[in-house]
This record gives sequence, structure tokens and C-alpha cells, in this order.
Amino acid sequence: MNHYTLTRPDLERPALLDVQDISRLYGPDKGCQAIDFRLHTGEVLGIVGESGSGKSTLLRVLAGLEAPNTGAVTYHPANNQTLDVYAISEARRRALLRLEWGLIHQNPRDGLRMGVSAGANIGERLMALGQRHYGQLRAAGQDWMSQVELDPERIDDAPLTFSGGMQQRLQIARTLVTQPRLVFMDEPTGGLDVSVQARLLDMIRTLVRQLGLSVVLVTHDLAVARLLSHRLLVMHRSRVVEAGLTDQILDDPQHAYTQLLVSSVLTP
Ligand SMILES: Nc1ncnc2c1ncn2[C@@H]1O[C@H](COP(=O)(O)OP(=O)(O)OP(=O)(O)O)[C@@H](O)[C@H]1O
Repeated sequence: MNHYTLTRPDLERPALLDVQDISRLYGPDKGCQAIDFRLHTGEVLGIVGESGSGKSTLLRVLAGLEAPNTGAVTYHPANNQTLDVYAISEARRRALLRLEWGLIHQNPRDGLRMGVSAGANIGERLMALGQRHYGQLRAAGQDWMSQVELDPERIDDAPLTFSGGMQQRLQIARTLVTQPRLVFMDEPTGGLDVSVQARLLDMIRTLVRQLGLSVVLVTHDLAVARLLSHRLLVMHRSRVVEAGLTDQILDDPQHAYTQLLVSSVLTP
């Protein structure tokens, strides 16, 4: 059954990220190598493959968190500039992540400050953009809690008191409140109960569509990839073995490894 409901992006849209011959290896075929692709504005690109195939390594390199051994990641900001992500200073790279990009971790604890209130978690990223007005920060906090279906009455509660699914919603609110142009997601529904996952996925899909987000999504779960992604890269032993439109890859896989993956032989 085909769950593909996102509008296919116009591939003539401007490039947002250009990835040229990236490699980051920890050992033979461990990590990622020879990776080339272009991400367009408004596109959701899924990176799939079994555990250990190099998905998270590639995501860390793309997100400016780990320098590649070779190759370049070029980001195209809104002002027609081009930025070589690893040629700019570390401070500038951090500012990019804070101001224009967002990162959603599998474990919400890695993306939240667990000891401060939900409202502070959301407001903090806005403050980094220069907002100081307490009333506006609080209003934005409440608004975003509603958008991710959290009770805005709980704005003063710490995430420690939230369930795992609620913490993930809060992490998403904290990330999206600054309206990032590009969001990196690493297994955003991993580690949650199946019913919690389904609701969360639905919410992510709605937000991606409403906000026109550009996303790089790492997942080992082909159902998640199918639901959210326009295009897929299939990774196997550190390399991309197949790339193309999600429907085409999942309905008519060409590479033997993708065929195995799709036939569920390798999925957990
Ligand atoms: N910091 C590191 N130091 C040494 N080896 C590493 C490091 N990070 C990853 N690796 C190795 O690189 C390979 C790819 O790991 P990576 O986490 O990128 O895969 P993955 O596809 O994201 O897997 P998973 O779905 O299990 O997270 C693995 O063999 C892993 O052990």
C-alpha cells in the first residue's frame, strides 16, 4: 500500500545543500564514503539502511558536527550566498545550527535541557535570535506547545516530568520555533511505543507540509521513510547503493541490497 501523500517537490527549486564526494571513515567501510547529492528547498530526503551502514555518521557530517576526511558540504543561505560548511569558522558553523538549521535527536534528552521548564526550552532558541520580550517568549512557548499537541498549561513544568513521546514533541517545538530552513532528524520516532510513534509521525508530516520544511531524515524504518520522504538514499556498508524517488525505490528497488531491505529480510 502506498502511503505517499506529500507533494513531490519541484526539483527545479533552488538547491539548499550540495554534498560533494563526502567521506568520513573510522575503518574500512565503517562510516560514510563517496557521498554525492543535492537537497532542494522544501524537499524531505530520507537516508535509510541497516544499523551500522553509516546513516548517523553522514548526518553528523551534513549537520556540521563532524568534519569529513574529504569532500565538501555547501549550504545556500537565503541571501544567495554559498557557504562551505567546513571552511567557515567553528563559531559561524555553530551559529548556523542555532539560527538557520535545526537538529532533532532520537533521544529527546540530547536535544532538551531537562532541568528547565518546557517554556524555557522553547524560548531559549528564540532568545538566541535576539528576542527578549518575556510575554512574547511565553506566548510563543504556549503556541508551540499547542502546535505539537502538548498542554500549554504545562509550560512551567520541566521535561523530566513528561513522557518520552511528550519530550519528543517538546524537542520538535524547541527546534521549529525559530523557523529553521533546514532540519536534520535522526530516527525521530525511534525508541517510542508503536502507538506513540504513529501519532508523532502524523504530526511531523503535518508540520513538514505546513511549514514547507527542508529535511534530511535518518531512519532504519522504511515505513517512516515512506511516510515522510520525497526521495531516498539507501546506504549499505558506508556507501549509497541506490538513490531516487521514494515510491520508485520502495516499489521497484533495483539494487540487490535494497531489494533485501524492502523485502524485510534485513529490517529488524
Ligand atoms: N565515533 C566513532 N568512532 C569509531 N567508529 C564509529 C564512530 N561512529 C560510528 N562508528 C562506526 O561507523 C559505522 C557506522 O556507524 P553509524 O552510527 O553511522 O551507522 P548507522 O547506520 O547510523 O547505524 P545505527 O542505525 O545503528 O545508528 C559503524 O560500524 C560504527 O561502529
